[in-house]
This record gives sequence, structure tokens and C-alpha cells, in this order.
Amino acid sequence: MRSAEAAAPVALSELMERAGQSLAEAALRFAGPVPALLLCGPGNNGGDGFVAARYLHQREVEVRVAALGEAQTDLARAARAAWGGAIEPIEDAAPAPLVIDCLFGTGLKRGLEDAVSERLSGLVKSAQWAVAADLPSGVEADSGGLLSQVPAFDLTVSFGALKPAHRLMPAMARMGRVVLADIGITADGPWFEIGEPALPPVAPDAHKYSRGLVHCLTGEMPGAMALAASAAARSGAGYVRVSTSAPIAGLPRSVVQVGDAPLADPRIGCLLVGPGLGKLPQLLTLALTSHRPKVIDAEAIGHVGDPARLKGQDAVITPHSGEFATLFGELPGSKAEQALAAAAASGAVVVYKGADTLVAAPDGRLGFAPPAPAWLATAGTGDVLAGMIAALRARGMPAFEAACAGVWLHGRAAERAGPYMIADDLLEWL
Ligand SMILES: NC(=O)C1=CN([C@@H]2O[C@H](COP(=O)(O)OP(=O)(O)OC[C@H]3O[C@@H](n4cnc5c(N)ncnc54)[C@H](OP(=O)(O)O)[C@@H]3O)[C@@H](O)[C@H]2O)[C@@H](O)CC1
Ligand SMILES: [K+]
Repeated sequence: MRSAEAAAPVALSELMERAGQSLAEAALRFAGPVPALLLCGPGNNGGDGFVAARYLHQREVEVRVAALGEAQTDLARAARAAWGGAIEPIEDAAPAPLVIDCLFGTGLKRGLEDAVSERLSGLVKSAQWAVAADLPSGVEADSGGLLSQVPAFDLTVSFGALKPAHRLMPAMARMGRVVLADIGITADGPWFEIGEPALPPVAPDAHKYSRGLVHCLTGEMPGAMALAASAAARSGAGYVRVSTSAPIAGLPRSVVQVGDAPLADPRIGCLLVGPGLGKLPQLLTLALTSHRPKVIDAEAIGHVGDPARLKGQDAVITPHSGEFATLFGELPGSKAEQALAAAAASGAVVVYKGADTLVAAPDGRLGFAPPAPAWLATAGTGDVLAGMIAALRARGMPAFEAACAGVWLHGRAAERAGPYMIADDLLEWL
């Protein structure tokens, strides 16, 4: 954001003007014209607050402003002067139906003082609507960590670009709905929010192999592979084949069950190993003898042992936090930094799952999943995701793009399936 700000085609005061105006507009649309209290800190986040106060006043909203100390930047001083109205000390500010937190944004370096964070929490809890400017104060922008107590907001208005904290736990759970205000700058880079994927078209002369063969290696619990293989079939693979020693119930008839099949078969678009694998590390070893692209999920991740074994494997791995720690140990830094370090160590595309799923590539690209419903947290949904990614990979998408697309589609399928869905229901929405 700092380099985007420096390269901005307009003056910084104009950016602040746009930020404050967008904040006022978003708060007004969200809460309606109810009496508002703006809490303004010493930096430019506070400056945005003074601008927003001026706009709300122009829109005939009843506005009060409470400040935490004096403005410390030229921009904030100018915005404070342009407000021109009364300024209360934050310690005695009375509650209001709409509270807008402009204490700290991206410049926060340490936790708020106890008295300030308690005051903020008290005012937020007694408000009908609580809105945060850029970030709730106390959130660390880069890591999503909480540097001090952070109350739950209803709306967070981010400026210019989402920061990592808007998509990382625990911070994202405090933000309520997150909206992005266009203030005329963009922050381009290898970190981005995953958007709706462009899926490969089906060629007019396609046949089942050209559309992608997914070959699945089953283990001790075939039900999990039934979910994954069904998901692969429903995600546009031309052919899904399951190698199994005993018939698996519940698979669509179009999914072919075979005994052994050669894993060097060049028609295999993607191998899938892990769902329901159990204690059969030899199946992972077998998969690693194949040079075909692969998705390694669930128990298979635990059998990898050394991440370097995945180098040159053209693999996507899909660990949740437990599986991630088993394979990579306790890595330092934020979840984003850990995911990237894991991708670099393994040479694999890492889908680090959770409420804040990330997709990391060894070359430094990092996709942040848009929020997905919490009701995805049930058994079997990970198997479905693994099958989806395998199908997209077999359809010819590169590993990173296939993983991002799978994650995005999985979240949207869950939204459509609704709160009492089970993993099997997701299949109907792919
Ligand atoms: N990027 C853009 O394009 C645009 C950015 N804009 C806005 O600017 C915001 C960033 O502004 P910012 O850099 O001035 O930082 P901000 O969050 O206001 O805080 C810094 C101040 O707080 C202080 N301080 C820090 N921690 C503290 C603590 N725990 N307790 C007490 N004090 C503490 C710190 O003091 P210091 O530690 O340096 O002494 C400093 O004085 C950004 O979030 C967005 O809202 C928009 O206007 C439009 C364009
Ligand atoms: K804030």
C-alpha cells in the first residue's frame, strides 16, 4: 500500500478525501442516517475519520467526533482542521447508535493501551452498528493477528486494496462484512484474493481422455475416495478411474473401478492419493514413482515425511493445520508466510486449508480465499475439494490455477448447499 500510495497519480490529500468520503457513504448505506460517533486516532486513519465526519455532517447526519490525542501527520492535521466541529476526548465520549473506529489502520505497530482498547470495546458493544475504517484497531494488517483486544465489528471498509488481515484469522472474524473502497490506487503484486476462475472450455473435438483422466488410489476407508472421485467426475473430468482391491459402494456408475493400472500411463491427467488412505504409506510411495501431476491429500500428507520428497513432483498438497504441522513442523511468521515457506520447501502448490484458506506457489504467488461458509467444517468436505482440484488439473489447468479454482468453486458450492449440508450434498452443487 505504501508504494501504491507513493505512485498514486493524485495528491495524498485527495486519497484521504476519497477514503473518508467512501467510509461515510458506506456507513450511511449500511446503518442509515442514525447519530454517529467517529473515533479518530493520531495518524492518517484518524484523518480519514475527520473527513468522513465532514461528509456525514453534510449529509445531515448527527455527528460527534472523539479524538485520541493530537493529529500527528500533516494530512491528519489538515483533515482535523477542515472538520471544524467540536472534538471530545475519547475517555468521556458518550455512546452512539453508529460508532466508526478510525483510531488505527495500517500504521499500528503495537497493541492499544488497555484503557483505549477497553473504551473502544465498550463503545462498539453499546452501538447498534460498528464500522471500522480500513481495519479494526488492534489488528495487525500483515499477519491478521490481534495486538490487543478487538471487538466484533459489523462492517469494515478497506481502502484501495484488501490487506492480508482482511482474509486471515483471527482478524477476519472481527470485521463483519468487508467492503473495498476504490480510492483510485491499486496494489498489484503476487498476493491477491482468489476470484471466479476462467475454466478451460470443452473443445468441440474433445474425447474423454483429452478432457482429463483422474486416476485415484484408494486406501482403507473407500467412502472418502467415493466422495473425492465423485467430485472429480462432477468437476468436468472426462474420465475418473479408481484403483481398488474391493468394490466401492456409492460411486457413480460412470466412475470406473479397476484393479491395478499402470501409473506411468501418459493419459493420466492427474493422480489423486490420500482421501481415505489410512496407514498405507506404500500407496503414496507408489504415487511418487509416477511422473504424472498429482493431488496429495489427507493421510497421504502425513506419509510424505520430508517435504523435499515432493520436489519435481508437480504436486498440489491440501493440508489442514494439523497435517501442515506434521509435514512442515512449526514454521515462523504469519499463515501467509508459512504457506509460502512450505511451498518453497516442497516445490508443491500448497493449499493451506482452514477458515482462511490460502493457496501458495513455490514462485511466491499467494491466493487468499474469499470467505467461505463456516458450515463447510464437516467431515468429507476436504475429500470433495481434493477431487475437484484433481479434475481441474486433469483438464489442463496449471497446478496453482487449478488449486485456486477448486478452492473458489468449493466455497461457492457450500454457499448454495446451505447451512445443514453434508459433504455429499456439495456434489450436487459443483
Ligand atoms: N495507504 C493509502 O494509500 C492511504 C491510507 N489511508 C489511511 O491511512 C492509514 C494509515 O495511516 P498511518 O500510516 O498514519 O497509520 P495509522 O494507522 O493512522 O496509525 C499511525 C499512528 O498511530 C501511532 N500508533 C501506532 N500504534 C499505536 C498504539 N498502539 N498506540 C498509540 N499510538 C500508536 C503512530 O505513532 P508512532 O508509533 O509512529 O509514534 C502513528 O502516529 C490507513 O489505514 C488508511 O486508513 C487513507 O487516508 C488513504 C490513502
Ligand atoms: K480503524
